[in-house]
Amino acid sequence: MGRLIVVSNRVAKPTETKGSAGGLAVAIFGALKDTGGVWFGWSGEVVSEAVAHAGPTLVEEGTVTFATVGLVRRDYDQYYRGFSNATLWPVFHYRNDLAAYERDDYAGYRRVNAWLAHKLVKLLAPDDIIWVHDYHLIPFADALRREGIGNRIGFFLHTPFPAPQVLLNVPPHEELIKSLCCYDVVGFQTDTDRGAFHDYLVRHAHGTVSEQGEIEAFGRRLRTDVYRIGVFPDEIAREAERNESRQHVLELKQSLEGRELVMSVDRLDYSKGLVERFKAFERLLENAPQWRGNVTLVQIAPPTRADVESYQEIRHNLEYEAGRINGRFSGLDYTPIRYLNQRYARSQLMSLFRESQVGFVTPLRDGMNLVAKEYVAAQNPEDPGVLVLSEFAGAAAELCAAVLVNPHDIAGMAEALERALAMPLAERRQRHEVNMAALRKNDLGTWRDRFLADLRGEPYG
Ligand SMILES: O=P(O)(O)OC[C@H]1O[C@H](O[C@H]2O[C@H](CO)[C@@H](O)[C@H](O)[C@H]2O)[C@H](O)[C@@H](O)[C@@H]1O
Ligand SMILES: O=c1ccn([C@@H]2O[C@H](COP(=O)(O)OP(=O)(O)O)[C@@H](O)[C@H]2O)c(=O)[nH]1
Repeated sequence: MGRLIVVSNRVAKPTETKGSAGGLAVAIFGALKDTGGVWFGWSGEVVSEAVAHAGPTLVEEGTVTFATVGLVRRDYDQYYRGFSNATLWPVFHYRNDLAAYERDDYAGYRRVNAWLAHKLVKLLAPDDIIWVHDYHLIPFADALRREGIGNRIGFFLHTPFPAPQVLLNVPPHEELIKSLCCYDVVGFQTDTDRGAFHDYLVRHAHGTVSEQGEIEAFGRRLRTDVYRIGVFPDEIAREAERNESRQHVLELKQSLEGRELVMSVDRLDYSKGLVERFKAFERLLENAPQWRGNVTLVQIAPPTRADVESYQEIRHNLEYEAGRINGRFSGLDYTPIRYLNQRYARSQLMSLFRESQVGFVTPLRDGMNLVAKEYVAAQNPEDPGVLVLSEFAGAAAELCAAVLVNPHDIAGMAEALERALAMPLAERRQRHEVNMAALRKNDLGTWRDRFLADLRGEPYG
């Protein structure tokens, strides 16, 4: 069997593939180890021309090579900050109002894809299979094909794929989707995303799609399927239990003085619905006075993509809302919203989830939302908390025993919180059991192995 080559904009550090590190890195590293392979992408650093051109930097970990390159300032601005995160990210999350398009940024996006592909070519062998991740790298297979690479290449989109009418707002949509058709397998998080891609091909590209997802478009044949990304639920459960009495949990518990805890964790991104969520929590305190002084929302929100303008705005709005709501409902010994602008280790988060009565996960749009899955997995099955989840998170297709909400309906979310906080133990247990079964049925290993079997053209299982 040929080696596996994983390509993503962010590459896990070798240290992140061990123990309690992020599940995605652990799962991908596991697959890389099985066949030997390479994990290739951006180092996360902006560097000088000389350093960028000298790359990639190679770090060996057994049979796996981590190969990373730095980006020069102009490439970072046009490829990452510009076309990826100021055009594609908002449009793919149905926020055309926040999308900006610059022709030069798109040229930079294609140029960096071509440059990265050229760097990878030197590391490839003829029987390698190549698995590319996410919207930063849509033209990557096209660029490899132009370098004469005929290997099997697959693509997995972690974000939503927008309905064609929304996608048409990206001026070079046709060229972009034509490039996407250079892959052999294209994977999506949900049926809706896959359906939107098929719709685009049929309505706007004279493509044909068979019932099995075999596609002919732009003179290429490829296949699509839905591969819902998961977690390893039993590992998370063990980790959350193991850390139950660690210092950070005890400190939080003590500071709550018996109050109920609602937990939310998101990158500080406008797609996560944070402002609407704060307003829903305010509405709960407004409508249900018995909860004033008796429930605390802890929102962990590490900053992300802080040099993109729309991210500066969301941060500003959120700070305003937190201050306003806290000013309205705080007491001398009570602050309703604890808003923490910093990153916590994943292992710490899992034990905080276990300590809370409600997980409040309400993105306006989200490819999957792993936090929702982690929240369920981290619960004590004897006394589980309740997940309140947006119907627009990919995770809602599987976690059907969560309390589902529309994140635009502030009153509806406040009612859902009230219901979750008052939910009897028997109902909480039953919902938890159903959600846990869904997580076990489709864990992170299943996501990975199904995709790789399809890419290799082998039967799964
Ligand atoms: O690399 P950054 O710009 O700092 O952003 C972090 C990642 O955000 C996005 O995550 C997505 O993938 C998750 C796993 O499949 C999914 O649950 C979530 O819904 C997505 O938003 C982005 O797609 C990644 O490429 C970024 O690395
Ligand atoms: O302070 C933080 C915030 C988030 N996460 C992790 O980052 C991932 C976020 O993934 P998700 O799919 O929820 O959203 P994304 O940020 O990828 O859009 C989850 O594994 C979280 O546990 C973390 O380790 N520390």
